[in-house]
Amino acid sequence: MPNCHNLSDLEKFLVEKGSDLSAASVSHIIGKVPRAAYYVPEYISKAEEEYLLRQVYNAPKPKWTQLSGRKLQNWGGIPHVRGMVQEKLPSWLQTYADQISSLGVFGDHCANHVLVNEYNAGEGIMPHEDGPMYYPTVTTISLGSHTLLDFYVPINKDCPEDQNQVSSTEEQRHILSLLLEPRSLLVVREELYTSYLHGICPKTSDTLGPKAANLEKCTAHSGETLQRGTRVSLTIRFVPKVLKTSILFGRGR
Ligand SMILES: O=C(O)CCC(=O)C(=O)O
Ligand SMILES: [Fe+2]
Repeated sequence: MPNCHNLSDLEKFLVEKGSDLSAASVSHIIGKVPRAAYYVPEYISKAEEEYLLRQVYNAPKPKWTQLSGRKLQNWGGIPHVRGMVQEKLPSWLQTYADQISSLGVFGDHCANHVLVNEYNAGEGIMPHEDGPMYYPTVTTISLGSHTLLDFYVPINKDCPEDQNQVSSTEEQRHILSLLLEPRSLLVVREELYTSYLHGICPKTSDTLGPKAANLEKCTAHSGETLQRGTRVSLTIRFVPKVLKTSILFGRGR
């Protein structure tokens, strides 16, 4: 059973000030994690993790799209500015979409979209924003291996280094990282979702330094080096703009 059932439970998992984040010389956030990341370790059991991995790898081969640095499965429909033609989620994903939505992280809405990403050790995802087609909350279940999710100030935001049009390095814009251990749930919303970029460096191991902000909630310790294995992430979201055309095309029956 998950150890988190509603928004007030979730508040206990808020990532605040990493114990030594202030040492990271990130002047403009003064050692404080912007709202809001919630990190729930062991959100699912080992049996659920194995079940979900089996379902992911049982999906038909054409369901996978190979990108540079990761493979993905898209479930629920393709988000589009004019609206998503919604497709029913398979029951193994619907269960978790319902369970996470019941926390209240999408307001009264229920998640209707899941991206499954698979990263081998050494793979990653470039810093990016998830963009306006999604409700501004992303929830992520990690399976199989840990990773380190990095957050960055976008270029030309109010970062002192970017005033005077002097471009700062990625390292200077890197404000914090979150260690995502297998079976954990991460919820990112508010300013951390809307005003920062996130990405995963294409590395085979991670040394946990002062910018890792959630180590108090993890089993790994600061200074440790963790070897990456193959990680599968389920990013569970709500796409508000949905087209009703599925009825016209005879879907959803
Ligand atoms: O795998 C992850 O945890 C991050 C994936 C991601 O950023 C995305 O799918 O937009
Ligand atoms: Fe993303």
